[in-house]
Amino acid sequence: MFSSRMARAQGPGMRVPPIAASARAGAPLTASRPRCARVAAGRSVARAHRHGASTRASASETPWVALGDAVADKGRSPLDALPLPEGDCGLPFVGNTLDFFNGPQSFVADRVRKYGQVSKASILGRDTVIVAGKELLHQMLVEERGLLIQDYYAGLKALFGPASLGLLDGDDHKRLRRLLGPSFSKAGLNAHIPEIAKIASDFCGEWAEKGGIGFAHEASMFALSVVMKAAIGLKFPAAGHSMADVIEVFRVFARGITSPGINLPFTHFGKSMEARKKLEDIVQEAIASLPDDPQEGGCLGAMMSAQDEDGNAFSIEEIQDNVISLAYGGHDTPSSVISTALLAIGRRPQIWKKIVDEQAEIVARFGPEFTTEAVDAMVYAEAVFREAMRVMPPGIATMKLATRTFELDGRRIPKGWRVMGSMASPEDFQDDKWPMNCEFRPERFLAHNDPGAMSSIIFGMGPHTCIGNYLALLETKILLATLARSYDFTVLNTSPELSFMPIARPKDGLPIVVTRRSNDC
Ligand code: HEM
Repeated sequence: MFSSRMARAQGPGMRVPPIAASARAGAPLTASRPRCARVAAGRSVARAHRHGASTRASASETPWVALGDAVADKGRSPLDALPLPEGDCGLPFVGNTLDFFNGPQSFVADRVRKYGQVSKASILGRDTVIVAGKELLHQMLVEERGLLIQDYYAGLKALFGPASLGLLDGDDHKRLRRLLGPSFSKAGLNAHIPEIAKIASDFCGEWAEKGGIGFAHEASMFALSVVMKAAIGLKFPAAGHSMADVIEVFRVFARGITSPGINLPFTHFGKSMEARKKLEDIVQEAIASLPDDPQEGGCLGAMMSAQDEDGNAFSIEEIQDNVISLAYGGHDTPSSVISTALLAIGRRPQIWKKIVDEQAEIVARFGPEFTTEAVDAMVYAEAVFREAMRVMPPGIATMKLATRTFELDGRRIPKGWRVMGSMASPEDFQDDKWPMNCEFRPERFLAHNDPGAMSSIIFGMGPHTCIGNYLALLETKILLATLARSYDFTVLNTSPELSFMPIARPKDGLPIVVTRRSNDC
């Protein structure tokens, strides 16, 4: 069955798919007046279940949700007796919106310190519950399927496109995820190790030639090259566009992500929508210049050759939505983490020495080629990457929508509330030096029982867990290893101001100087 959007679409040799026919999930609810919950003693989920005795709970339902369903049709639900989460809702009309956008990391951290793991705020005119902590997120995102759905505001939907993976829910999401999965699996990506190593080697060589570079920008170029070429399967330069052109277009595109979504030619959002059109053209032209058999070409090949049982294929719009969102997600977050890692290493030479020593051992054991075994052996480099994400998550939270009223940690979370799941753990927020000056200790990820490592939830949870997590890990390890084997670097400003919107990064772009060592390890 073709949707009207699909029927319009005619890409080069492409037919049209049903995948995103119902991609409108998570539409914003009407704005509601900020209300404030009063403090009340909470009950644990388990206690509420024992006392609330649900008889209708099926095997697949968790008790804390079934409790509400069981009595809903008898009038008042026992959930009604539970208190709402604590939290102040800021100013009339604007609520806590300005505070949140001024500093999302510190906003969420302050809330958790003040009100605990479940608190209430009013953001963009919506009642929002902020939830921090692995167990609570697990309850909502993993144990109860369908309890939360994606909740992107209309502007983000327009920017990323309604068919993009992160915006879908239910069967549409599952189908697309199954299709894209192999290209982002460990086996699928390990096949691209030589290509990623070549990209890393070319970038490091250029950086050393240039001397001084703005690393945050260069890391974006590196990560975009990797995701575009190795994972998506687009070749650059393509159709007259260099990687630098594409990065520039993405820079304008990204500004709209945190803007109010007013689509006029002079607003950030309007410019971002223009940038989106350019990206659509670039993707379409790059696809047109692919060889006849795109099967070899990463997830793009998979999308181009996929058909459903009725023989329908993806539309060009659906492919554009997904290439744009994968390329955006695939360069922005990894470049943030790689920059954090370099900043942290630049402040702590002993960490750099350990990375260099590890590479010397790996080269002695496996030779200079980057192989799967060599990459798997980079355990310290991996720990540095994970610690960089722990101390400074690229994005602070994921946004979801509650599809029904439920209990969480003794609090009532009403249907229709926005649920903001914090990617940083509550333990990290207790460190008053967080994020910039807190302890940076990669060894915690080698210990297997360190609470800081175990509470890490940086790639999300449940059906929307990051599809690019292995890619991010792989490319960061290969880049760090390439640098450590042949280069040194100096971070020129080790205490930069940080910016967190739309992604965490040093405001000064992280100027560094890269030098080639006389002896490779
Ligand atoms: C260090 C790097 C990264 C971090 C910290 C990160 C973090 C996350 C998180 C927390 C989510 C879950 C969002 C939610 O629950 O709605 C997510 C989803 C996603 N990420 Fe990443 N990500 C990273 C790298 C990448 C890369 C390299 C790609 C490239 C392919 C990517 C593509 C995506 C996509 C497409 C989704 C949506 C998945 C879905 O809805 O099924 N990410 N990411």
